[in-house]
Amino acid sequence: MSRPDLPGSQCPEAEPGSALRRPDLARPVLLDVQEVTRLYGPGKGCEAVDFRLHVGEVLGIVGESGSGKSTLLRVLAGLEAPDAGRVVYHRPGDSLETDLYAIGEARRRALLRLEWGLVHQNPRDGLRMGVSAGANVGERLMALGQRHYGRLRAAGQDWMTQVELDPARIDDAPRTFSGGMQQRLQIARTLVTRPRLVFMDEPTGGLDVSVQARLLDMLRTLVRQLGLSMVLVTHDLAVARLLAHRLLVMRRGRVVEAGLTDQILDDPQHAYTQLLVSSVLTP
Ligand SMILES: Nc1ncnc2c1ncn2[C@@H]1O[C@H](COP(=O)(O)OP(=O)(O)OP(=O)(O)O)[C@@H](O)[C@H]1O
Repeated sequence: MSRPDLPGSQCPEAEPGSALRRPDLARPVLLDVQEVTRLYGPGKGCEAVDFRLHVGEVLGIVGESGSGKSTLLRVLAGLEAPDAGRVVYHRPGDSLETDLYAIGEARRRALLRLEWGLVHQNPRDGLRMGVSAGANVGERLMALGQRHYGRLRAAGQDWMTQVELDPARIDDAPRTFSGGMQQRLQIARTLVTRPRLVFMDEPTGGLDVSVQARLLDMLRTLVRQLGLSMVLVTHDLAVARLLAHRLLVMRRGRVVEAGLTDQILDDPQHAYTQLLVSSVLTP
């Protein structure tokens, strides 16, 4: 894979991820990931990962279990420093670039709280289970300085509606919600601040198939409506197909193939990707 552009970035007219608008790769770079390595042992973690994410683009990171997807996501999201390489954030409309691991921990955390959003596979990791659904949504707005109770509550109800939760349950604690409902609430809590960049780690993992399908449908709508810029980790190629414009395929910590989602899934070039795709097709 060559820098600065991934395969696929030369052809913005191609239609990735069914039913999603096309990625506009003429848009500015949001995240510049340069030769990032974080290894726990040979082939364990991620190694020399290098790509650019553009504004309004959804990048899927796929690969089998243990291929290093979550490790890479943690490094990109500012949660775990790489052994080598840089993650550079370009705030839209701002000529300043932020080298994620050259700034202090406090600034990194502030970035995640104020400008980015992270959706964990397990909603319990992203929600505060002891406070109400409304407070979970309002809390992130309060971190941005909003104090008006009525407006916070209205935002809570509005976002609960957007993620297809009953707004009448705004005062209920998330622990009284089902797993799928908790995941919806976590997504509402993350998106309420309209983050410039969202990271999602297996957002539909651990849910029943029918619950997954509804959640995926909702996510696809939100991605389209909000024009989200997102890095999405999933081992599920159907999720990747539906949400991602482009894909990175990881194997043993390395990116073995990268390009437009439909091209990769319909005409995989690397033997490993061919195996991944065929193992989904073959019962
Ligand atoms: N904190 C850690 N300490 C030691 N080894 C780790 C650590 N985190 C991950 N690993 C190892 O690194 C490799 C990649 O793990 P990672 O969780 O990034 O893969 P993954 O593709 O996200 O897998 P899954 O889909 O199962 O979550 C695995 O072999 C894992 O055991």
